[in-house]
Amino acid sequence: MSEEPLFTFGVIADIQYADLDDGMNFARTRKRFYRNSLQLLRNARESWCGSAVQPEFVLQLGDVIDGFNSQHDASRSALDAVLSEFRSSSLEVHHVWGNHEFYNFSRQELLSSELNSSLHVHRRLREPRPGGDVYAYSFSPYPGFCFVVLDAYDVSLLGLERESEQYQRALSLIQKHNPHEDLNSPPCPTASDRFVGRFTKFNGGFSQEQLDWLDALLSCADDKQEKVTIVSHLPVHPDSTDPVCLSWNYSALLQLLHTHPSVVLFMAGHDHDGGYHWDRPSGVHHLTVEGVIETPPDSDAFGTVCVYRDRWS
Ligand SMILES: Nc1ncnc2c1ncn2[C@@H]1O[C@H](COP(=O)(O)OP(=O)(O)O)[C@@H](O)[C@H]1O
Repeated sequence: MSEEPLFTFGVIADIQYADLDDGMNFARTRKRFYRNSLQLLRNARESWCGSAVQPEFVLQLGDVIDGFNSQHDASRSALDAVLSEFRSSSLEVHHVWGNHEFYNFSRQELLSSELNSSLHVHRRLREPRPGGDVYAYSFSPYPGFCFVVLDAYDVSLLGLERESEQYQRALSLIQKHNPHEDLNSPPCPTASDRFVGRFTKFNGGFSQEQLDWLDALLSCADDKQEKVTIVSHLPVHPDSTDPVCLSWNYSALLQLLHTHPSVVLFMAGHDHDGGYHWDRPSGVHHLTVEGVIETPPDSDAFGTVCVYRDRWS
């Protein structure tokens, strides 16, 4: 097809860089290439920068460095290594926060760090933003198109002081569903909730405040007949991921997507195997992007999305 795209953007997920030898995932079914993930990021950056038309921006879908860094006192150096790679180009990067961000940094540290893209990307940021410590914002890279970065952990046990009210509220919620002492261990599916395995400490939920903000934002986008893409570290459609990776309150988010015709695409990371589902009733494409960390060194794991007026590829 000869028609030029309106714009393009890059996507990359679960880089989980650490200056460590290769290891395995928790279930010992997949190898993790901690050190080489930086090289795969470099390959992605070179491809984006070398393309005839540079992407307008890149979406980094969370877990940019691995939690193991904190045990080796290497959180800052690992983050510097990854951010230097991004910085060595003029690409505008939008960082999403995943569980591994919180294994390395507190929410307060993240809010004032370079991983808070809303502090650095002023050009096309939209107001209003949700209040408090919620890390969510929207931007418009091209007339008629809107992108929303969501905070998949603003209800969670991660990045908070145990004594805080937010932590205690999230603890009560997860304990209602997860009977295990180790809250990272997923509960078994039940007749009333096939996907109850999502109630683990490595997942989280969207606060009502964030959902209300998103609802208002999408109503506005519906009125303007915009096309909206939403990104979050955690997937929200059970058919686009291993259900153990779903957001705690994925159904509340899905309900919103069903009432707002402006939404065309929901992208997430977290499930390193990736996944895809087209939700026919809402028309929304749910894409879970494969993780860099479990991609062998002789391969690549990034995407370049070409956006046309009536489709994307
Ligand atoms: N089935 C499980 N039971 C107990 N702990 C788990 C389980 N799966 C993962 N974990 C723990 O949860 C944390 C996050 O797991 P990890 O596999 O690193 O997540 P991610 O998929 O985000 O890379 C790690 O501390 C890991 O040891």
